Amino acid sequence: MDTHDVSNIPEYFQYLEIQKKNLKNAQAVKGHPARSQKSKDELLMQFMVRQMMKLKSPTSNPMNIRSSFLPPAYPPCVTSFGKLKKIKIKSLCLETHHRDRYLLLRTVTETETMTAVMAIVEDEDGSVLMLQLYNQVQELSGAQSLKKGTVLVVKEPYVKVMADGDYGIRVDHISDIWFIPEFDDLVPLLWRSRVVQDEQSASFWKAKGNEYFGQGDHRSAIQCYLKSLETHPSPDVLVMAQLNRALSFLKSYRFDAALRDVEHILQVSELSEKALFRKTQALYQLRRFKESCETHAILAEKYPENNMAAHEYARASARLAEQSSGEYEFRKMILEAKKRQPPRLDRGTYIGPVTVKQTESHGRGLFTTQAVKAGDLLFCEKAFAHAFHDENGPQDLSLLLDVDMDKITIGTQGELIELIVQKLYKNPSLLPGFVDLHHGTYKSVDALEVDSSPIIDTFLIGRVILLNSFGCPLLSRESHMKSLKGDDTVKKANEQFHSCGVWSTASYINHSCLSNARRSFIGDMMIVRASRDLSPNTEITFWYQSPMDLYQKECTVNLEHWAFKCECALCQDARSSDRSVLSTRNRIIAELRRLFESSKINFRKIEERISTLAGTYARSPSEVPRLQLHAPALSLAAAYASSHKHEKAVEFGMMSLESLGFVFNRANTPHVSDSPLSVQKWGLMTEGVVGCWMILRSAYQELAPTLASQAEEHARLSYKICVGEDETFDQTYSRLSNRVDGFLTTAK
Ligand SMILES: C[S@@+](CC[C@H](N)C(=O)[O-])C[C@H]1O[C@@H](n2cnc3c(N)ncnc32)[C@H](O)[C@@H]1O
Repeated sequence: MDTHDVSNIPEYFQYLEIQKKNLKNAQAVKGHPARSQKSKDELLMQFMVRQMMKLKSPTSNPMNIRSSFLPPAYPPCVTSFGKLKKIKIKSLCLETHHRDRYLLLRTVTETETMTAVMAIVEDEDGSVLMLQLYNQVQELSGAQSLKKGTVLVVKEPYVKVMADGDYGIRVDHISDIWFIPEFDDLVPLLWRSRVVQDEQSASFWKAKGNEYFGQGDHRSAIQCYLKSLETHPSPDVLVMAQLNRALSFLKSYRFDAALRDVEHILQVSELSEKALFRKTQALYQLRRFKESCETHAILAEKYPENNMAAHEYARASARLAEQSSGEYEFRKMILEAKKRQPPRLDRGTYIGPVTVKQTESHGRGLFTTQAVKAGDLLFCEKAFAHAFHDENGPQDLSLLLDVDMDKITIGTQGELIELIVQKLYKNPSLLPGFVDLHHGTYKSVDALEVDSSPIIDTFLIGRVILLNSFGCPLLSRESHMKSLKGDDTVKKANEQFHSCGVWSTASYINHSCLSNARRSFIGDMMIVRASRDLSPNTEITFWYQSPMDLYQKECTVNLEHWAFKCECALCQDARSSDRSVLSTRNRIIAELRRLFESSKINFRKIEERISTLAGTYARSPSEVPRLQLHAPALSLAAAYASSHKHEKAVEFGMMSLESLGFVFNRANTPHVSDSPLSVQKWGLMTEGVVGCWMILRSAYQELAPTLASQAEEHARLSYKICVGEDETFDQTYSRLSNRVDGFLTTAK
């Protein structure tokens, strides 16, 4: 939703065609031996030359577009390691998944990172091949990058013909790879360095773990602490090794494992200060704020002098308060989102009066549990994962090519896959909730775990992202302000964001062009508010794709990507309308555009054309909104307001809102001051609605002043629905603005 999809643009489509052709050509050599035509020395030399070239000319082009490619899906290994048989490089075949086999390898070069982490590896025979590890770029960087001589196991290896014609082992599923410490029994003697002795004590391994920890190499530290725990440690060493391992787990975002370690310690030493503190941290990171606070309470009682814990207790309590009250300091969040890169906000998720239920015809959906008013907060959700692209920064953009789905997106989708793959692998407690999200017809493996480790199907995650991710701006308020500046390219950019994320609760919301809710963003928080009054048990819907612009092109929204057709009244009406009616409307719209652009506005003619346009609609706008009428009526209201023709401004302002489906208490229109300006039914919420209410406000100021403040309240409410909050309304709109719609062009 709102991602930058370029699947139908020939310039990009050709990349997908090339990939498909390469895949087809590769099938011709399927089953052939995967022996490289190059000697070991040649492969090593070629790898080193490439690394040197990269060092010399790092990519500095600010608009450089890198491409990554999601190959045809294949399942991850679900077989227990004990049942896999070792295979050597010489027996590998091209374009083949070697099921029930594993490779034992060692890196013979440092790594090179492009869209994958790459290194030349050898097996025990000394045969070599290129290894490409996908979804590990961040993980295998810095202190954790793979050193030359790292031993690893690749389960059910897949050998492919790479873009340059060479052969390589491609690992897409991170659960198919194990990094083996050099002291592990699997490592052949030949590959062990002399300094490593198997006979060392638990204290030795604990100290070694501490050494790695100090270097920031948490993976190696964890391996050493495990070895310490397996080497009959004394009770003291056991507790220390486990506490230290818990800290290493925390540092490497493995919160499930950290929690397991500290729980173990707390079983024997119920009030261990460090164990309690680390437990609060693991629970916090797993967003289990209530349990984190409960543990903090024990810690605070026993160790009141622990200032750091007291500070963290306050933080966890703040999250818990947000989670239960839905009260947020939105202005502060906006400032934080602008300052942080990436804009990940430390806030709790509030799930308001909504619940997931089965719908009659379109899977699960999100429903209200009680009556809500337009503008009410339905939920405010922290992203499960969020990949950020700074639209003003030099960061490269990525093209993600998905051959199974014929999809090409520009943005951060590839990065989002990696983030989620890593998050789930490290925290398998989150796996069931994530894989429950809609994934269309994709069939994954049944198992979630093998050998006590999670199984992560990268392609399942890719599909969930394809069907559930949202493109998002840094701030919806900024998008709103840009759209008011009226530039068409900005408008387009507003619907195609390069940052994206997954928000689990929002993923259960189905599409309707006649949406009754709107989403907005502050950094990685999504805010969803009702855009009209809703009775209990109403299905909440929002736009996957906005129908506003599409109707000008005479077509219904394109939801092919999600494999359904919208059956809302708008789409049904568009499908059943005579094409001649649609082209008449387009002709009138073009005429109106010309009339508005002329140096002297011909009000009479514009009114006449608007009336003809209104006459092309058969059904009432409350049943089928008249999307094409909204903009011209609003422009005319603005023009009348500029000419101080207040009654006319009210008439056409009202028409503009009514064309979106708003229903008013007609008794008080255009301007009876002593009855309230009541909205009987809210219509579709577009950015222009805020300004329309402000035009009405200024006209009523002259005609019926008591209605002016009511119109302004409606403007404020509409703004809140569009951008998520109204704390910034007064710095964005003002009755003192020099624009009739009240928008402050200088707003920051
Ligand atoms: C993000 S999911 C929404 C939740 C989904 N219904 C579920 O059961 O998890 C998107 C999928 O929901 C279904 N869907 C959403 N809106 C729909 C609509 N208006 N009509 C039919 N199916 C719809 C489609 O299958 C679509 O691919």
